[in-house]
Amino acid sequence: MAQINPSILSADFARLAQEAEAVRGSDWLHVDVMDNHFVPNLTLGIPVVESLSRATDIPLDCHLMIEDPDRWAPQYVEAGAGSVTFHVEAAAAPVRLAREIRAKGARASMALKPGTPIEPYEDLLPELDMLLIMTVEPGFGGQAFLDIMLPKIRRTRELIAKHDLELWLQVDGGVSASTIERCAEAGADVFVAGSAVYGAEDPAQAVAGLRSLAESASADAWWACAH
Ligand SMILES: O=C(CO)[C@@H](O)[C@H](O)COP(=O)(O)O
Ligand SMILES: [Fe+2]
Repeated sequence: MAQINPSILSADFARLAQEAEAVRGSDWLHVDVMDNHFVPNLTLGIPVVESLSRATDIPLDCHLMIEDPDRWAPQYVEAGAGSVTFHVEAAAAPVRLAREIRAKGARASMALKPGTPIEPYEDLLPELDMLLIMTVEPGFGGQAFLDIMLPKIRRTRELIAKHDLELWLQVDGGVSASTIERCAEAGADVFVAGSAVYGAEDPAQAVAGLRSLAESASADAWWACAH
């Protein structure tokens, strides 16, 4: 079952509660936290996540593009996030951090920038509930999808199958009606979409359209059949 997570980075930050309501029926709401150090952009932090988690029933999928996630990520669980993603490039102790996020009651997820390979992290996968493969350089919405990431998605799906893991594989960046099928065929099952959802006239309909494209593309894929 394909999951579509609208990214509020492309929403109106002054109307976040209504923007969450506009994508009712989504699996998760993707919240991009940027600190202007790990990435050259600044968005929102713990107080906004706390308020948003009270304002919507949709669980929050917090993508932390910040330095020192070892210190901050657990606080996002306390703020109400149902899933917390840290970047492996920024984490000092990724296994310890994943365990701490899980122990606090959220799903633990790790992200890889486009230039970061998956292979060195094969042994770490059982510690995670989700792996995020960035399909743009993190920092901004509305960028073009990097199709050179497709082999990495495929390779990661093979590793998930090899170890027989219940690990969600998320893609983030440039996901739209023209790219989502390739991601699904390659092995992704969780799709973040910012501009493709909030740039649409009817965001809820855009979510439904993306979900149906992803589901039909993955229906015959080897990895979905084997699962
Ligand atoms: O993490 C990020 C950007 O760094 C994303 O979550 C973007 O918000 C995705 O936006 P689109 O590429 O879908 O417009
Ligand atoms: Fe993101």
